[in-house]
Amino acid sequence: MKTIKVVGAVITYERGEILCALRSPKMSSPNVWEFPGGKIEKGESPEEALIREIQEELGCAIKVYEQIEDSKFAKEKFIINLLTYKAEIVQGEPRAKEHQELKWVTKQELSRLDWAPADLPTVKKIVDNW
Ligand SMILES: Nc1nc2c([nH]c(=O)n2[C@H]2C[C@H](O)[C@@H](COP(=O)(O)OP(=O)(O)OP(=O)(O)O)O2)c(=O)[nH]1
Ligand SMILES: [Mg+2]
Repeated sequence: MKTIKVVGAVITYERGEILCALRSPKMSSPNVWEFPGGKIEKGESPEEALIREIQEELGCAIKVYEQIEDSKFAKEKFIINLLTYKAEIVQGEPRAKEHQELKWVTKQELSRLDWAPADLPTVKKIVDNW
């Protein structure tokens, strides 16, 4: 089965809150929460892909820090390989250009959202270790 490499940004605000994004009904895998980001394109590093995707989807510039998780989840037709990274906004304010909703949540509230399955290892790591 084909593996799709996807990057997701765990954007924090003054260490307290984490930016979560709800996939819209028009997107694939609709109506679940995710870390904003998308597919790595040919020739891009994960960091480059993440900076590009966040600019496209949220209209702001980020700085990418360390990797948090590297998880795989098998869908019907392909495997999602999700790489998540810590990130911070360095310019602009996030606006939902493609998502249905954006929300800042505390670590405690994270596990109450209905996450895309590939994101659960990242969520667990944040809840257990931060
Ligand atoms: N961005 C993102 N995608 C995720 C996460 N978890 C997860 O299973 N996915 C899946 C949903 C999609 O099948 C795939 C990435 O899709 P995407 O729609 O964000 O890709 P993209 O931004 O490049 O958009 P497009 O070119 O496909 O329209 O990975 C996550 O936390 N963030
Ligand atoms: Mg995306």
